[in-house]
Amino acid sequence: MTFAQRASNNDNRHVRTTDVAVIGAGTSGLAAYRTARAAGKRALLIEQGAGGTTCAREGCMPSKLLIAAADTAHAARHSTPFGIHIDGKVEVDGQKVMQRVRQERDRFVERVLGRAATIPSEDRLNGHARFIDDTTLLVGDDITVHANSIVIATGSSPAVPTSFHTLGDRVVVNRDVFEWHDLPRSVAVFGAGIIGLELGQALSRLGTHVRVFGANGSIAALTDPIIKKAVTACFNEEYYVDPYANVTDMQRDGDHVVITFTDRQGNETTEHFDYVLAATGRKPNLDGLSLERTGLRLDEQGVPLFDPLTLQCGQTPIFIAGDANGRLQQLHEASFEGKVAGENAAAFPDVRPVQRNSPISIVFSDPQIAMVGQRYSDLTPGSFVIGSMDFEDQGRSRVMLKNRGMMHIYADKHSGRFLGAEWASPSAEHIAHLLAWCHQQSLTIRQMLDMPVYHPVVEEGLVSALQQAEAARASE
Ligand SMILES: Cc1cc2nc3c(=O)[nH]c(=O)nc-3n(C[C@H](O)[C@H](O)[C@H](O)COP(=O)(O)OP(=O)(O)OC[C@H]3O[C@@H](n4cnc5c(N)ncnc54)[C@H](O)[C@@H]3O)c2cc1C
Ligand SMILES: NC(=O)c1ccc[n+]([C@@H]2O[C@H](COP(=O)([O-])OP(=O)(O)OC[C@H]3O[C@@H](n4cnc5c(N)ncnc54)[C@H](O)[C@@H]3O)[C@@H](O)[C@H]2O)c1
Repeated sequence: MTFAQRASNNDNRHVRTTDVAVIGAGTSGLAAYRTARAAGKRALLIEQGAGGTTCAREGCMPSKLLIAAADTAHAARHSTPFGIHIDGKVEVDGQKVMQRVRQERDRFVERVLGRAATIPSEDRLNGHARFIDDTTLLVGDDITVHANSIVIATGSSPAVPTSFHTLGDRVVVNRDVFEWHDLPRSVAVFGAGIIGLELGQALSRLGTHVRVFGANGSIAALTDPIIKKAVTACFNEEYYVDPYANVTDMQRDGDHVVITFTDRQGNETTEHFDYVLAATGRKPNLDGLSLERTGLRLDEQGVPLFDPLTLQCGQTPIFIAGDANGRLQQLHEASFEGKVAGENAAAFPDVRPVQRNSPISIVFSDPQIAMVGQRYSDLTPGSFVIGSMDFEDQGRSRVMLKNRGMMHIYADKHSGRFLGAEWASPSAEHIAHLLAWCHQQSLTIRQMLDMPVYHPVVEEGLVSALQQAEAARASE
């Protein structure tokens, strides 16, 4: 049952009064609603679509399903060095691949909707919400909601460059990919960011011809120039990724897009692609909220100014959480911020700051890419040392033939405190958690080295990087 089917719009109560109104029943909005209710307040959850969350419908989960199929094909094609010969050709059945992606995706969505179905129907409204003033919303055409406080949890949408609009239905975004019934022959991916690399590599491993065109040298949101270079080289051993792409022309030609670009070797090249995948960033869903009717102060992108420790927008009774505030577009942050916004909206005007968790970011490519704590670009030059590790010769990584990647660990030169890390390596999703937990505990490199590490594991590569950082500090 979708959100709309369980909503209470059919009542003839055209004016509703509540303590907390939450706009958006995604991860963040659901957390905000539940926290406000747990605080003993009345709450209304307003959703304009079918619900089910971006994560489950068109984000985290379907992308990981596609990647899982792609990695299976890749492993089957690369078994020979282990002495394992697959009798016959490895065939990718595109229809079956996409069928599983859609089926499992639908299962995840159903589970989310099932949990949301436990919310009483009188606490739900279906329709597009917009502000009348700081404490009043109009939902759809005729329902007015008066609330003591309001949480904006409206998520984000792909930011597709306007120049792509002339390409019509040949331009796709993440949600379109997960609706495909077969794999295309070729896709030009624009954006060497997180979505571009995850989906680009997955499609390439599934047999689609892929070129990734990035901009301004940006790759996977990394900021350390040495790690960026290593990652670019690593991906280009497998498929084409140009973080400095020079695309000179892009035209629609029947069911194709013809792209002219200067390739990484400097040759002018023209190629036909079935689709252009716009993976060029995401912007908060704030258009259509009539924010101009509120007392909110907006930044130059039109996003309300807010306090990341309370999620409150200025001194207003309005809070903004999850992708909608454009700060950290990650599931765990959306959930955490929803909870904080719900708590503070329920307690308004007694708003309290929280301690934020250490930053952590993981790209589910192969090798995986991760960032923890402070980024290289945030650090003051001369104030820190770097411990580095090349995974080429890392024992366990070689055993698995996954010995690709490079890590940089940053430590404060004077205190030895672990500041952050950027890297690509096997098992980065697990190492990232170890590092984020150490960062949150404000541990020093010495304290981290005093903890147990088993043998043989990829984490021994992390130990080498930590030892190097400690040696670099000693020699300063
Ligand atoms: C392809 C892809 C892969 C991703 N992979 C990962 C990953 O692996 N790990 C990770 O941590 N993050 C990942 N993310 C990011 C993650 O999905 C988001 O950060 C998270 O889902 C945001 O949750 P949210 O609650 O802020 O927004 P949403 O879940 O988008 O919820 C917003 C809701 O608000 C509703 N809404 C909007 N405007 C209105 C309005 N005016 N009135 C009523 N309702 C409205 C929308 O319909 C929607 O249901 C991925 C994202 C994408 C696109
Ligand atoms: N594993 C994960 O946690 C995960 C996975 C997918 C998405 N997400 C979230 O979704 C958000 C959006 O992902 P995304 O990859 O779209 O954004 P992103 O900001 O990571 O990358 C966008 C990239 O597009 C490039 N770009 C912009 N305009 C361009 C153009 N015209 N031509 C070529 N390149 C262009 C930018 O330089 C940037 O590198 C991310 O911020 C991330 O937090 C997370």
